[in-house]
Amino acid sequence: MSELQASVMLPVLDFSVPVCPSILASLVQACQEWGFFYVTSHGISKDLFSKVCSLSRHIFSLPQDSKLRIGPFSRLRTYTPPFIASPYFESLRVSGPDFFASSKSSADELFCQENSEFSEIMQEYGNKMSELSTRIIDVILMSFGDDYTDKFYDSEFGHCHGYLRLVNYSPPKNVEEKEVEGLGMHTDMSCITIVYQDGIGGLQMRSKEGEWTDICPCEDALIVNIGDLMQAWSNGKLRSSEHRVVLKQSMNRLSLAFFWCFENEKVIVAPDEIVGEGIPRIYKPFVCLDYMKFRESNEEGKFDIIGYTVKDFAGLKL
Ligand SMILES: O=C(O)CCC(=O)C(=O)O
Ligand SMILES: [Fe+2]
Repeated sequence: MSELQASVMLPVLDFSVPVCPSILASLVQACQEWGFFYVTSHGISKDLFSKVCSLSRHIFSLPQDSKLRIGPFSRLRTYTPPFIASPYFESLRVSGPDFFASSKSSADELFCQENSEFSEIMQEYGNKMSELSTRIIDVILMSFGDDYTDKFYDSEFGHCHGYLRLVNYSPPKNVEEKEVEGLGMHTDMSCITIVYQDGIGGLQMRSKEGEWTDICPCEDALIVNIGDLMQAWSNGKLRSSEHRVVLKQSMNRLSLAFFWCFENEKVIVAPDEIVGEGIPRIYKPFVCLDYMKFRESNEEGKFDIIGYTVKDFAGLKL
């Protein structure tokens, strides 16, 4: 595993080289210490990122009235306007597995004319991200043991699904403060999240010891966060990354976050082999959807802002 230039040296899963034991060992270490790593040679072209970004910028530049047609009080509820997650954050959700249908239903409300380009590009991006997620889960399972992919992939991760969140941050212009919080500290309610950020930067990760570090934008590298569902499924062996977005410049910032999740009805329980002999279980079994509802119904947990996490929901008092 090589290392990318960042404020601290962080590991990289490079798909152009065969996965070997030393790569797996540093991956585990990164997931325990930080809950995230970079992935390179992922097979997604720069051209596709730039098309997704330019279509997203176009959508976010539409008048607020148009965007609110798919806002929190609409039938679709795919658009989250500013002042919900933060004053500077707005997002659009595209759900899989049919990314085309999901983006088309939002586009039909947003645009007066037929606009199939957006749906076609979202379909391509969503499918590529789903495929990449399965490859990453495969490597994560390998890091637990040689035959763990065969043992657990189909039965545990075979029904995962993904959704995409396009995010636009518009920091205030000409203010005294040097930086503002674009998105508060939170953990993701996913197994893994794959994040693309544009060149502005601002994503920060918190180490186990509570230290914040800047995750600088790095061309060709995507960021993979471990989410709460994977933390519970691994009995805490993998740490759900605590992260936030800090806006340091008065320039708009765009990010694309792809969440890979268990099916709603799945009962999440760490397999015995993952827990290990003599190690206590730290979570009770829970239904995936019940956790999502718990987070959504708590003011502090709303919109992924940390407050209540999987530990509060299913943690066992040892
Ligand atoms: O904007 C980013 O870089 C990260 C977004 C994020 O963490 C999220 O949407 O959960
Ligand atoms: Fe996040």
